[in-house]
Amino acid sequence: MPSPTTDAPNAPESPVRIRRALLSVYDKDGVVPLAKALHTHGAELVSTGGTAQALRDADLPVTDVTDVTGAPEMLDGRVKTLHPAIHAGLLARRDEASDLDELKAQGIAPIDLVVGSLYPFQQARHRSDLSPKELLEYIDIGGPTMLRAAAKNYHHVGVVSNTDQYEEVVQALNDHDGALPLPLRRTLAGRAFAATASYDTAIANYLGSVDSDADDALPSPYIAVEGKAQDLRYGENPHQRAALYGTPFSFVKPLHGKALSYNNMIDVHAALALIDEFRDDGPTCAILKHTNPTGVATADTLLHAYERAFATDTKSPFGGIVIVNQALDRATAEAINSIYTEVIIAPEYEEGVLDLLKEKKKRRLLRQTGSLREDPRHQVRSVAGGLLVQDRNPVSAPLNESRAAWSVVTDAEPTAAMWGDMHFAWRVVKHVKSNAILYVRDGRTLGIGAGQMSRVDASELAVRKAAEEDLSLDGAVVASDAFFPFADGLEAAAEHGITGAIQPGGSIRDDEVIAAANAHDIAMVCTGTRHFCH
Ligand SMILES: NC(=O)c1ncn([C@@H]2O[C@H](COP(=O)(O)O)[C@@H](O)[C@H]2O)c1NC=O
Repeated sequence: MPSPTTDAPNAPESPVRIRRALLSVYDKDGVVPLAKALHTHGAELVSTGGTAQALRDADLPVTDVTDVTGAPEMLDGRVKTLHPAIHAGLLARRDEASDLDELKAQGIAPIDLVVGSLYPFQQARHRSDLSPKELLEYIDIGGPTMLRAAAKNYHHVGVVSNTDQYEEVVQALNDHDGALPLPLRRTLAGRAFAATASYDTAIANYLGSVDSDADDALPSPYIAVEGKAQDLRYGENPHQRAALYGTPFSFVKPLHGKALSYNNMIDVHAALALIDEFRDDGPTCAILKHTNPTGVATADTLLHAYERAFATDTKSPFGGIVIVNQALDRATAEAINSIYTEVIIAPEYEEGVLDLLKEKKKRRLLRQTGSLREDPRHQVRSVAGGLLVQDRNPVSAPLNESRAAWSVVTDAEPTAAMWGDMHFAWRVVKHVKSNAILYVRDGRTLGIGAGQMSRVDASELAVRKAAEEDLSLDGAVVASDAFFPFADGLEAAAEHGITGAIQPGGSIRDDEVIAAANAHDIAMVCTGTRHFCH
């Protein structure tokens, strides 16, 4: 390996004329027009079996790769382009006399452009009709090798790694009299390496997942190459650049309004995660602002659920996000429409509802098309110098299963209604930024204390917000995302008439907290699971 230099010496800055192009594509869509453009500009076309056939069918003259290599395609296509006649032709530096001499001595002609599309391993991976052995045959070896060779030698060679680049390349050939300019070659080279990196990641993740067990489920190293879904206008603030990667639109389909912003995407994710908890419940509505719920309720109708969720906090929902767990009907839509709601998400919209909601031009209307329950990806966040990767906090179990895992730690037992409220509160509090305290009665939130640095402050905030809305906490249950470190938090809640509490437990002062609950005849359940949300 030569010592590193910042750039190749005597790199040709001028466009590279394409005299000879190697086309070897799995996806034959659009390859004929590209090949025609190359042919028109005088390039010789070299191709592997299926691609050569497609070009011949379009009456284009083609040289078979086997005529270039002097060897047959072998091992059921495992070896086709893997040959010095191809790779020396791609990798020779046209400004190094010794490279050109070697080519001449071996009778090898340079190749100026590679057009490739790889065997579709990513799609094949999800096919249940393929055995692991059959799936191996979808791992393309020759294709990535070709793309990487051409990309490395971008000073002299062009590389096209996806059908969506054809138009741009044809345009450049037309504009430069059959040549490709250096900036485009460099861009295409970067895309080719991105394509092979993403391809290899899919293979590595597949092979890594075959034998992974619960103790070793996170791969080392963690590789997640996601394609760009779209550029965003800006990030968290207008001076920050941002883009969206991955497949977010397999979970929500935009139906109306401006493109989702960076902050919208974060809020949408929080809303999807919350409503997932209520997928199997009756009509449920959650209103969120800056990822925190301002109110959540389940009721006999969606309208009542919305009204009860809104009543928790009638100040904050303006410009917020509303998500529902069933088809959005007209009455509920009219109620939502009576204030400015920026984002609305529903699995379906009843007839006429979309027209009504579309009257507000800037509003974003989304259809929920997938559940986060089905997303196998880990949760990833960036930190200084790296990434934090964790399992998602799973969706809560139904009440009967949850009850079996939870313990009643007080003399008082929860009533059936309290069990329902505790289960409801526990599913909401895990989606409230820590420290989180939540009051619930009859399947609706009454007061939410979110994102406080002290649990006592969170508690006081929840109480204050309920009081501001004239909502009594009498007979409510309180939920805390982490244990009560002291009895004071619970005692303060008891003063407002709560009859139940749900929390993880596990404080060294649990005895004091339980004693306080017993003193106030509060039924307390410890879940053994903490739900910090940072
Ligand atoms: N083995 C090789 O030398 C080789 N060279 C190119 N390929 C792939 O063969 C495909 C094209 O084959 P065909 O033109 O026969 O349809 C492309 O997806 C290309 O990436 C190869 N196949 C697999 O590795």
